Amino acid sequence: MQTDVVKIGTRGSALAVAQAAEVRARLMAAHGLPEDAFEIVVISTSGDQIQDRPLSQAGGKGLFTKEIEEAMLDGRIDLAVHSSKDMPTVLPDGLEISAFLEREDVRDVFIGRSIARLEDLPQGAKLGTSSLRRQALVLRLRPDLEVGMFRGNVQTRLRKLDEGVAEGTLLALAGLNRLGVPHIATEIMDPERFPPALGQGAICIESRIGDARIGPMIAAIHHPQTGDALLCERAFLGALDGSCRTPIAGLARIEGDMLRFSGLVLTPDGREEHGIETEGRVADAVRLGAEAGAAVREKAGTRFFDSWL
Ligand SMILES: NCc1[nH]cc(CCC(=O)O)c1CC(=O)O
Repeated sequence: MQTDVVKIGTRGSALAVAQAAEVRARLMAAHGLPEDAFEIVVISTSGDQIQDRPLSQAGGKGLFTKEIEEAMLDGRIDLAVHSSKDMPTVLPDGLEISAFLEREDVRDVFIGRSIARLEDLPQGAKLGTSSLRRQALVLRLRPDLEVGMFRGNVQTRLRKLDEGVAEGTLLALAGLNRLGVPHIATEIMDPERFPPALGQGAICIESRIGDARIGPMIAAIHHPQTGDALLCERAFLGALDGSCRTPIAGLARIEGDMLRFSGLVLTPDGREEHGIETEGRVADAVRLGAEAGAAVREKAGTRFFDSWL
């Protein structure tokens, strides 16, 4: 019956569509359903439409989720597939993150046009990125580089690199893996030296709270360990207000029933930073993340968060 088709909402970038297809494949496998039990519905978001300025100036994270969430609340789609790192910490009433898929590689990579390693770029070379976190982390290692805005989806950024707009760029390895092009990375960044975005590498599924048909269907593909790590990371982000205007990095790792978290906030020029390391039980993931966020906030002081806003 047509009305039974499960509608999966996603943004239209190649990466977003690949992620939606992965969720569909997992749901098919988990429930023995055919492909046509699902329909992938592409929704254009304001974040996709704004290409001329950094998203941090255009309103931040919700830009990639707003139209998709409206479609879900209207019943035009039944679930939405997102990159966790693009998700705001506060969701609209009636919606929840109902599952995380097992996390992919969390690391960033450098893609050099003719030079493989970030540290080998010549003095003052141009690097393209639109991520404040990557900008700050790059300038922290190489204050001489000229970091310029590099917007657009992964393909657009790679084209700009080809055209010589910059000598290099940074992207998430998880995205390259999902697009089938991990080999274009010329250097894999060590997460200790170049920590990822909170949530990087983890696909999440958002759905309507209390949806009796979709809820249990999604629960079957939830990866609990990723979920616990993300609870901690999102609590950290929430405690710091999670706005795109502050460069924030961090990662929760789980071994057995223990969780280790490290987090970092920086100024956009990479000159000032405040970090935190903590560990505890997985069952306390949210508290660990929230306390780490409060501790960093305390260390950095309000001046740090206000100085460039
Ligand atoms: N902001 C765009 C975005 N959101 C998620 C990913 C990569 C995939 C992931 O982290 O799961 C990317 C591209 C990138 O940063 O290279």
